[in-house]
Amino acid sequence: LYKRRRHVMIAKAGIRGPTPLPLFGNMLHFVGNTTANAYDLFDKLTAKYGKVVRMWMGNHCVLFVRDAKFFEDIFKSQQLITKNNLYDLLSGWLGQGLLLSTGPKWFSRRKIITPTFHFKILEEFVEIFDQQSHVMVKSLMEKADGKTVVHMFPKVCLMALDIITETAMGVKVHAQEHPEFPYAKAVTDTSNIMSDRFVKPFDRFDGYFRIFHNQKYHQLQNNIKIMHDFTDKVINERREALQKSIDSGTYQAGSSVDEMGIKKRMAFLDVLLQSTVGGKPLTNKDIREEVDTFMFEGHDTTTSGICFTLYLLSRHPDVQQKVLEEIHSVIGEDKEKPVTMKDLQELKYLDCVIKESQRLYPSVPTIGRVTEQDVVINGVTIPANTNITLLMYAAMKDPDYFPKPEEFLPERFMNTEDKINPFAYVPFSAGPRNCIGQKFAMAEMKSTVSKMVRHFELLPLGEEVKPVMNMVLRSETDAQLGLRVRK
Ligand code: HEM
Repeated sequence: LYKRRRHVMIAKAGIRGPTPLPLFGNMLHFVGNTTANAYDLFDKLTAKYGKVVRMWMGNHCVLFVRDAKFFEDIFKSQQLITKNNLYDLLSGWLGQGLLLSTGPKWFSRRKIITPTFHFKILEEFVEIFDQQSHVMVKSLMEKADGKTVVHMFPKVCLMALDIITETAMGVKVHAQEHPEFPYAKAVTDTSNIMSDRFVKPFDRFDGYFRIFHNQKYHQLQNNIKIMHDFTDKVINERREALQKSIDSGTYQAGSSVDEMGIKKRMAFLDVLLQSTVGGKPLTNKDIREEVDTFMFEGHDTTTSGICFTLYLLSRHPDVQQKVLEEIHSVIGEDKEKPVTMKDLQELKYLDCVIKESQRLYPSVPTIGRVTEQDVVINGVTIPANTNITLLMYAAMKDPDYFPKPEEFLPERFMNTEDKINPFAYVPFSAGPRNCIGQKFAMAEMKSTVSKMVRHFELLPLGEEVKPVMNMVLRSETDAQLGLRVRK
């Protein structure tokens, strides 16, 4: 009866989809499909049924949406903030951190975490972006002969991991020099296992995964333990240091000092240690959930963004040349000069390049919500307990909003921001549940991409990218390009 009610309401709303079979619904549509060709499947469904398509996965009603008008109501809503069950995969690692939590818990966490991303704190991280991208550039020199095909994802991933560990926890793990370091390996391994499970619907069920991939299941549990133990250890150490500075009278709210009372750069973790909810400090578990969430959200996403941008630049030498000219005019021709936040802000064309790259290859291609009660979206009533998958990658190629949608045209973002519909261009989502790390991510991507362009000419070598619609966008063929050292 309950299913029937939802069926009738969706039909009344004028939302259509393929005819469901008893019991299975439309699940058979997904058999034989991978996330690599999911794009084609959704394109075909849209051509037939429109920008909002209804599917039944057994008893679950799922709407696949690529309509910016629909997006607007979802993103603006204070009610539609609960994530759907696809995110459950992450809960063993991230607990109920900001990404996964909902209701009052999410609201209070969001309130205390927002100041963590204050401009003043981000400004101090630019030095870390610069140092770690320098390590990557040095390690790429031996491949920069103009002939070798370089696969960028593994290199960039370790660099992004070094950056996020130092900014989130204030510790260096030297993942680029020592990728086998247990914590670094556990993070990269876990991200890979999660991506793999995301692609295979049956593997998403814990019971199934445990029986049919027992070794991987144990590897995952072991990784989670390594990551939790490491985060706990760092939290304890930094809490002790904070207590010592309070005891010795050197403590100043909003700053971090070492044993000698010397002011240090604040890591996200330090800010969280000093935060309180209702007058009470956050527990170690609360802090761990948030730090682990930054670790997950803050390295795979930027890796993807940096890799696809470098790839696009290698295939568009005219755009690359403009980026180089802008770098020379803002930072100068000395390749070793460290960049500042002010420099990064002045790299306006590079900003457009990264925005356009996120439009074509969004690091987070889809997001999911579930309705907890009947809600009106875009003038129609959607019943409670409906899963909504927002196909952001598709909406950002909608010709109604983006002329010549398949072309890489950074200029579309030049001085035209007010003309681009903010609910059609949503790589960082929008509204109350948008990406809290957006400014951090843009600064990291600009710093790294500009560093690469200053040192290397990026060449169109190797295979083309084949995007895979994982939780975070990847490419079946990696991001391949060639490098030539600039004189
Ligand atoms: C290119 C880089 C990035 C992109 C495209 C991106 C995109 C997104 C998107 C689309 C969401 C919404 C997810 C959803 O509703 O399911 C999100 C949420 C979030 N992001 Fe990012 N992100 C990026 C980098 C980062 C970084 C560097 C951090 C942290 C250092 C971060 C932290 C978060 C957190 C904590 C949330 C959850 C916010 C909440 O629910 O209140 N992200 N991000």
